[in-house]
Amino acid sequence: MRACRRQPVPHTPVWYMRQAGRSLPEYLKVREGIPMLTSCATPDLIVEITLQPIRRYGVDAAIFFSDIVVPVKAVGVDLDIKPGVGPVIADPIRDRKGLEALRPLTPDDVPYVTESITALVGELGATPLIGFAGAPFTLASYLIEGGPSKNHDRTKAMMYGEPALWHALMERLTDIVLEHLRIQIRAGASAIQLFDSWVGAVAPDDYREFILPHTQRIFAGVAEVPRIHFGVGTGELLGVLGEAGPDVVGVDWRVPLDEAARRVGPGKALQGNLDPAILLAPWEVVERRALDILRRGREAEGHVFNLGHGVLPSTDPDQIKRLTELVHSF
Ligand SMILES: Cc1c2[nH]c(c1CCC(=O)O)Cc1[nH]c(c(CCC(=O)O)c1C)Cc1[nH]c(c(CCC(=O)O)c1C)Cc1[nH]c(c(C)c1CCC(=O)O)C2
Repeated sequence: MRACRRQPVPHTPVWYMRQAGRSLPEYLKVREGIPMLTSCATPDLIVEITLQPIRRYGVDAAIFFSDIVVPVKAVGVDLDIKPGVGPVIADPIRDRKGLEALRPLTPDDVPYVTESITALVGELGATPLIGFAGAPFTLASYLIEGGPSKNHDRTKAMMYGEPALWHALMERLTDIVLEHLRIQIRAGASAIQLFDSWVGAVAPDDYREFILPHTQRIFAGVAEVPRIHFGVGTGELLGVLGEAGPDVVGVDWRVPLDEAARRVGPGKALQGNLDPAILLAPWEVVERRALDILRRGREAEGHVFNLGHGVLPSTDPDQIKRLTELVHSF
């Protein structure tokens, strides 16, 4: 929390995107036979899975176990998370009529979120819980394409070709995302991260026109907690991601943190940015790369160590444990 606020810290804090999940045997065990979206609606499982990486690694924050599509599902959109694929939408949203599927979210739609966060905050004690949501662009991509997409063609076709419809869709998603984040904060989340994983597909001027007004509204609406803004492939967008109003800009592995600090400018902390694939290399390689990131991170006004994207399922948990100890000893 102090690093997010650019205050002095005893050591660089560390957590990992997707720290809970398939790289952990204890995760695979409790998830056996239970579909992803069922686990995301079951408080006992949410609490257990969220705590697993805290017990194993001693990381400095927990991230709420859920998925970016949970609030969209909760307002009634027919979707599923297919193993090895990701979110798949039964009736993709491509016109005005489709927007009606996106009614506003209320706390009663996600009672399991409030219940599990309340329980988690008690269990975690001094360790902060990070709440999260998918950003409107990344959610829109899943909803318009109907599933994962390489180039986001239909999404961009709507953005460029039907700007009024695009902004109407973004408005509705922004309302859902903002309420979902507020529900998590009211239940006790200490910080939030907005995942705009696929926004790196967009040029900076288009980000300003088609996305920025919406992400600005989200960050302005949750100003009571530290806010992290993350996307993949965002080297050219780092400045404008900061303009959206977060306290921390997440950086993938493509831009070194000292350069990222220049691109983001003053008044922000950074989060990142070890390539998750480096954890598949021998420890000596991980150590050398992590130390380089920690040194470059000193150029930022605050640094939260993380990967540049989520933990890969084939990662050896012992590598993550050693990495956490290294970051804490730096
Ligand atoms: C794009 C995105 C999604 N979901 C999410 C994003 C943004 C982050 C990113 O860029 O990775 C966010 C997310 N999804 C999950 C979390 C949990 C918290 C964490 O530990 O980080 C978070 C923060 C659990 C999950 N979400 C998912 C899993 C795997 C499902 C399983 O274990 O059966 C987990 C642990 C499923 C999911 N959900 C999604 C994808 C692409 C997948 C992977 C599909 C697959 O490879 O099987 C959509």
